[in-house]
Amino acid sequence: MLCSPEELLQKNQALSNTWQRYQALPSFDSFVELAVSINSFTEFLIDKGITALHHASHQLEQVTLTLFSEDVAHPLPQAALNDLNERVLALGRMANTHATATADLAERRHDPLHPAPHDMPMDQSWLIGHDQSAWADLQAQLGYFGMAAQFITWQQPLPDNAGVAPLLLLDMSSLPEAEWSSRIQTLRQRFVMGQLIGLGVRSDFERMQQALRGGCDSCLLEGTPSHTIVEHILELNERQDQEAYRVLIVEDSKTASHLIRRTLEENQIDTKIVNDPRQTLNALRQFNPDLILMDMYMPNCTGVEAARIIRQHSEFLSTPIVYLSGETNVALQVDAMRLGGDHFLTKPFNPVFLNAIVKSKIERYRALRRTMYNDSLTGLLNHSSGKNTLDMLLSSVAHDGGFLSVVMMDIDHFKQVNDTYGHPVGDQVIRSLSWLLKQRLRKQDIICRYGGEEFLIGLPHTDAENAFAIMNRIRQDFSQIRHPVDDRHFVATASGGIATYPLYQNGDSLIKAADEALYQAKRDGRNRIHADED
Ligand SMILES: Nc1nc2c(ncn2[C@@H]2O[C@H](COP(=O)(O)OP(=O)(O)OP(=O)(O)O)[C@@H](O)[C@H]2O)c(=O)[nH]1
Repeated sequence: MLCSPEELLQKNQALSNTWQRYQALPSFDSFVELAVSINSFTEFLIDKGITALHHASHQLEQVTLTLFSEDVAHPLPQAALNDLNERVLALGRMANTHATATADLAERRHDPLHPAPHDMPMDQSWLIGHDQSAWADLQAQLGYFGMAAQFITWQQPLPDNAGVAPLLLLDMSSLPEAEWSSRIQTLRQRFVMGQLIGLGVRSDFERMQQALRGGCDSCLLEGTPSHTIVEHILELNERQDQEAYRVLIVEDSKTASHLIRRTLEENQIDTKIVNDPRQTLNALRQFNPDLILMDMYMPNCTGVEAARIIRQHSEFLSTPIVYLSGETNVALQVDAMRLGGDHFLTKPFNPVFLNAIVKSKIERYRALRRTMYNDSLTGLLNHSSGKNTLDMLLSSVAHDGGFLSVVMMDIDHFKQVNDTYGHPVGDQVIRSLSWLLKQRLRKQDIICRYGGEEFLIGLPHTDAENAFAIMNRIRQDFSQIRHPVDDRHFVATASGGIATYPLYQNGDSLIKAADEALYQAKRDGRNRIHADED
C-alpha cells in the first residue's frame, strides 16, 4: 500500500523541525522531543512498508536511543551532533526522492486512459531469474490472484517503466553468490518503495543474512512450493491493511493526558481521553479500545478500583490495562498488577518506551482476538462473528438506505477432493478460495468461513446484478487455480447463491435465501452463480 507523498513529507518535516529546535535549544527535553519524532517516523515507515527508508530511520533511532539518558550532557559532543545531522539530512533526501516517485505513481494511477485494475494493489510484479520454465507454475498462480509477474533474466535490465513500487521476485538460486549483495543493493536503490523477495535461498545463516542485508524484505527457502510463495505475497499485502490501534487514556490531569495523546498519535495510534474515571465504561463501549492507559491516582476513584470495575464486564476481561504512575514502590506495583493490570509504567515515562509497550501489548491482544473471532485455517471471520457482523452491517445499510447482497459460496464435490487427495490438500483448496476472496473483495465487505467448505459473503451497497458480476469473476478465476499435489495438480470449482436486501429484510432470511440460491446453482450443474431475484 502506498502512503501519500504529502503525509511522508509532513512526517519528515516534523522530524527536521524537532532536530532544528534541538540544535537551537539543546536540552534533555528537546532531545526527548527529537527521539519521539524519530520513533514516530520509524513506526510510520514500518506501517507503510517503506523498507529502505525504514532502515535509515531505524538506525537513526538506535543512535538516538543510545544517547537517551539524563546523564548525557546537552548539547551533545560535536562528533555526535555531526553524525545525527548527517543522518537526519540523508533521511530527508531519501524521503524527498520517495515522495516524488509516489506522486508520479499516483498521477499515473488516476490516468483515466490507463486505470489500475481494482484487484491489483501492487504496482507491477517482476520475476527475475535464469530459467522461466522453473517458475511457470508460480507465474500462472499469481495471475489467477490478479498479480501476474513478468519474467526477465538477470542479464536483462528492468525497463524504465518497470513501476515505482514493484514486487520483485528474485530467483537467488540462479545467481552466483558473489553477485548477491551488489545485485540486490542495486535493485533496492532503484526501487526504494518496491517489495523485494528472495526465492530459492538456502537455509543457512550466511546466505539469509546476505540477502536480507542487501535489502530483500523477506526470503523464501529453496523448495518452497508455488502456493506458499503466493500466500506469502498475499499476506504482505494484507498486513499493510490493518485498522489503526485504539488506546483509551484514563487520566485526570489534562496536561498529562494530552502529552500521552500526542505521543501516541504521532505513532498513528487513535486515542480517546477520559478525565473522569466514572466515564470509563461508556467510553469503552463507544470507542472499543485495544488497550487502556490508566492513571493510578485520580480523585473519586483509583486506577486499581477502575480496573477492577472494568474486569467485572466479560467483554473487557482481556483488554490490556497499563498503569501510569509516579509510584516506584515495587510492592504496590505488584498488587496493582494482581488486581487486573498488565503493565506498570512510572512517570515521567520515556515516550519511546511507552509507544513500544503499547504496540506490543496491542499486537498480542489482537492476536488473541483473532483466535476468538477468526477461523484458524483461513483467518476469515468464523461462523458466529460472521453472522454478527452481517447483522451490524445490515442495520447500517438499512439506516443509510441502499442494497446489501449476501452470497453463500461452496466448493463443488469437495468430499471427492478430500477422498482423492487427502484432507490436508482439501484444506489447501479452502485456503485458496479464501485468499482469492480476500484479494478481490473490498475492505468493507464481510468474508466469513461459514462452515467446512462454505463461505458467507456480505457486499454492502451492491445490488444483485453487481454482486453477480463480482462473484462470477471470482468463480471463473477460482476454477483456473492449479492445486498442487505431489508432482501433479488438479482444479476445483465453486458455486454461489445470492440474495439481496431490501428484498429480504433480515440476516437470517438473507442467509436462507442465499443458501437456497446456492442449491439452485448446484442443481443447475455446479460451477455457477445463481442470484435470487424473486
Ligand atoms: N479438508 C477439509 N474438509 C472439510 C473441512 N470441513 C468439512 N470438510 C469436508 O467437506 C465435505 C463436504 O461435502 P458435502 O457437504 O457432501 O458436499 P460436496 O462433496 O462438496 O458436494 P456439493 O456441495 O454438493 O458439490 C465433507 O467431506 C467434509 O468432511 C475442512 O476444514 N477441511
